[in-house]
Amino acid sequence: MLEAINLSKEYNNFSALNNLNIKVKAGDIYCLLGANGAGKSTTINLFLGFIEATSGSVSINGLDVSKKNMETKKYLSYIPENLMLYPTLSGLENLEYFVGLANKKYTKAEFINFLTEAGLQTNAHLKRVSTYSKGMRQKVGIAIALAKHAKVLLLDEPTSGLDPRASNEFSNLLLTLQKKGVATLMATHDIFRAKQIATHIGIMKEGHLVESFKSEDITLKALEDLYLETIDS
Ligand SMILES: Nc1ncnc2c1ncn2[C@@H]1O[C@H](COP(=O)(O)OP(=O)(O)OP(=O)(O)O)[C@@H](O)[C@H]1O
Repeated sequence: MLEAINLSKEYNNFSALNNLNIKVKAGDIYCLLGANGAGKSTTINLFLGFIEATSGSVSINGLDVSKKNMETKKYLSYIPENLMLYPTLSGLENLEYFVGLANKKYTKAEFINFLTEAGLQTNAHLKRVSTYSKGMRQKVGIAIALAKHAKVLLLDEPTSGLDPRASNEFSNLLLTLQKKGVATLMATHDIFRAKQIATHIGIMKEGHLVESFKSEDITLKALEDLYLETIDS
């Protein structure tokens, strides 16, 4: 579903990402941990085709992002820390607009069902997004992923700034998408959430993926210790 092979990114001889190899399959939730500047966002941005790789390749659903950038967009949804939605439109209108860009057609009732499935309260569907909390905006992002039938979800610190309840709700929504076979790659600083929902965890440092393992193979305490050991070494 999502694959990076020998992927590197340099900025004027500075190595932001060095020879990354990673595979995220359908139903996997892969969490990338690492200190500020470790290369997590660079990785996500390369999958999104926002930036060009210096070397190596990145593919989504078997399609090389550098060659089929537009086509890969059909399969993916992206939720950053601050999801860009139109503030003067309602959640429902934003959903209709962004899903329309993906050429998917639904009735109003179906769009409303996606918002409901994403956990957005009914009384908020028709309100302007400018009145939404961050957690509510993230739910619109999940509704877009549901309606697009996204196969791949790219997340860059999506729970940063969410209160514990909203963060927990968001995690549960990711598990719902996982059950539908979505492959998720998430950059996060939240070790607890990573351990809670990830199938796989990677720890990055200075552009290198220095640790990669299955979440079930490590306890939260051991993960915390390994994380600190890794970034301090
Ligand atoms: N456009 C750019 N030009 C120069 N250097 C860049 C550019 N974008 C990123 N970098 C550098 O690449 C490195 C990796 O940055 P990246 O944003 O991927 O880190 P990150 O792990 O996502 O960090 P954070 O947790 O702070 O979001 C950093 O040293 C950063 O300063």
